[in-house]
Amino acid sequence: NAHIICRTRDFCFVLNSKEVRLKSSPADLVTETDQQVEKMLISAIRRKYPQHRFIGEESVAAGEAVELTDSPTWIIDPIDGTVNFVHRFPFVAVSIAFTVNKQTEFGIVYSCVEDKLFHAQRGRGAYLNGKPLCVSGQTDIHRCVVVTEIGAERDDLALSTMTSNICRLLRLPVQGVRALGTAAVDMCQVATGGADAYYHIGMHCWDIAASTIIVLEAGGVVMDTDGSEFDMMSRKVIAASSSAVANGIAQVVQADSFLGDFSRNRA
Ligand SMILES: O=P([O-])([O-])O[C@@H]1[C@H](O)[C@H](O)[C@@H](O)[C@H](O)[C@H]1O
Ligand SMILES: [Mg+2]
Ligand SMILES: [Mg+2]
Repeated sequence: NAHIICRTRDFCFVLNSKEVRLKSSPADLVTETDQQVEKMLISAIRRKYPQHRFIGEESVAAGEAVELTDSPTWIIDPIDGTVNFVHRFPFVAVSIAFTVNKQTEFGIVYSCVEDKLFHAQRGRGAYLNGKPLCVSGQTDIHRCVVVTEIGAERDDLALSTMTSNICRLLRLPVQGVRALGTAAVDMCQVATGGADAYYHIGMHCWDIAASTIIVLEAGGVVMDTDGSEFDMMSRKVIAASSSAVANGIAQVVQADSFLGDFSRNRA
């Protein structure tokens, strides 16, 4: 049983995971806690804002459509890093973003074990536990620490795409490649300046919606892995401390073969 106690100044709760089930692959896990946290968040928000829409990871896994419209929409990942949660690897987050007209208005990432609350509101900066965040400003790709994710896919094409992208970056060379096991917290490292860039192919909108605005408000840039404009639903992202670094990663990382059958965001 996974079991994590989360404490903040205001509340303390125990995350218990009694049952672990597989979703799309042997490394894509869900627990009762993922489902309960999502239900709790959606019902609390719905009570206050009955007209609002939701895109929640576990609701989508249960069959709901992934549809981002112009209506006010909450994008929720109840536990980002479920594999970490199950194994007690101490990086686990709750990620919540709010969009209107498909534009993100604010994002919150709570890294539970670290008790770090990241948040950003459009035009109002990004904060970690109330203190302003700023990206590193690094412009030289060779001096970068780059964060990425191994992902949950275990088929040959996905694995060779993922490993060859990491090899190409290491050959540049970059100074380090890291993976914490939660896309939301990974991406927040760019906002803190602790990492200079993050890229991911195959994640979903709920993994990165909140951390995208946190990086942008911390002065970072966000783009597609092919260098084009970022689209939250495309399942590809580069977040970086500068355009120079983001473009440097876009030149190296390849997604096409892998994303052939990915289409758009779906569970
Ligand atoms: O399933 P989940 O734990 O919410 O989210 C996963 C985490 O962000 C992981 O770091 C990433 O590699 C996977 O692609 C995501 O699916
Ligand atoms: Mg996730
Ligand atoms: Mg999740």
